[in-house]
Amino acid sequence: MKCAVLGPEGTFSHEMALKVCGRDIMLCPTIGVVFAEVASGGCTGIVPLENSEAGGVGETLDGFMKTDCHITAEYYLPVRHHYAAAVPVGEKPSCIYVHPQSHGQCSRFVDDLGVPVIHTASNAASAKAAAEKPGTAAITSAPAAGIHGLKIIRENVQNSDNNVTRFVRVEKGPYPGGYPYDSPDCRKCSILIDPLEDRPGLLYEIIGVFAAMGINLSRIESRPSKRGMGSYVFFIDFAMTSYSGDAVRRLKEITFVRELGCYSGTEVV
Ligand SMILES: O=C(O)C(=O)C[C@]1(C(=O)O)C=C[C@@H](O)C=C1
Repeated sequence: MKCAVLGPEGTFSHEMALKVCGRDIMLCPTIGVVFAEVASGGCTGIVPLENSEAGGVGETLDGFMKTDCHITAEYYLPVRHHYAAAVPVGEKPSCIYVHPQSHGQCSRFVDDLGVPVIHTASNAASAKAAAEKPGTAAITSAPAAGIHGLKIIRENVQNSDNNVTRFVRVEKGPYPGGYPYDSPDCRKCSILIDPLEDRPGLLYEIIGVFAAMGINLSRIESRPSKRGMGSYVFFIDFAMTSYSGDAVRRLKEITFVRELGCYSGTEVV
């Protein structure tokens, strides 16, 4: 089955897909288009969900809110960014092209450079833009620099040597449910909570369910519900234990819960 990812060639998403999907890859212009392709059927998708430095990937979180796609696997990719240009740019290029997520991951280098920043749709788009405009530079991946004939001026300009992006595989339709509690393949679960109403102590009650059942949360992230200021949904990841099914059932008595999926533990690729 085809695998949809953010393109063009040379993005980190493309690198991830080459490792886990083989060659049958559909390169999409945005992460929103990846979700639309998966939701319309006929392909799976690989999308970046969060980064160890820059946090959640908004477009991916929105993709889960706009479609009913679910998660079937997760993968971690060490991400290394490079400062590159097509022609010598001296001390300072006239501007630097950088993807917003990558900007967050390389903020120290970008700030120190102190030149105008132009945000792009992907790391590959950054390389392409710098190749087309002499005197400019890009923050990009090694494959994208190679594809567009850029020379790497400085390697590893990310803030942290431990920079890692967590990708998930998404599939069409709602999670079929019924966590396979007895399956050794199922180690981690993701849910999306939409409280719909705001009342004192609601988040405390939600977290309390996990605390009472001794279930470890590995991530909780709030995202605007888009219904207006001060209204949020919560993305929660938690460990699979023999109580995790009970926890989800209890949460559904308290608030609105959408099960996003249950999958094997982290694979580092
Ligand atoms: O632009 C790319 O290369 C992407 O694949 C996107 C993306 C992201 O949005 O998180 C993927 C991995 C890195 O964290 C930086 C950018």
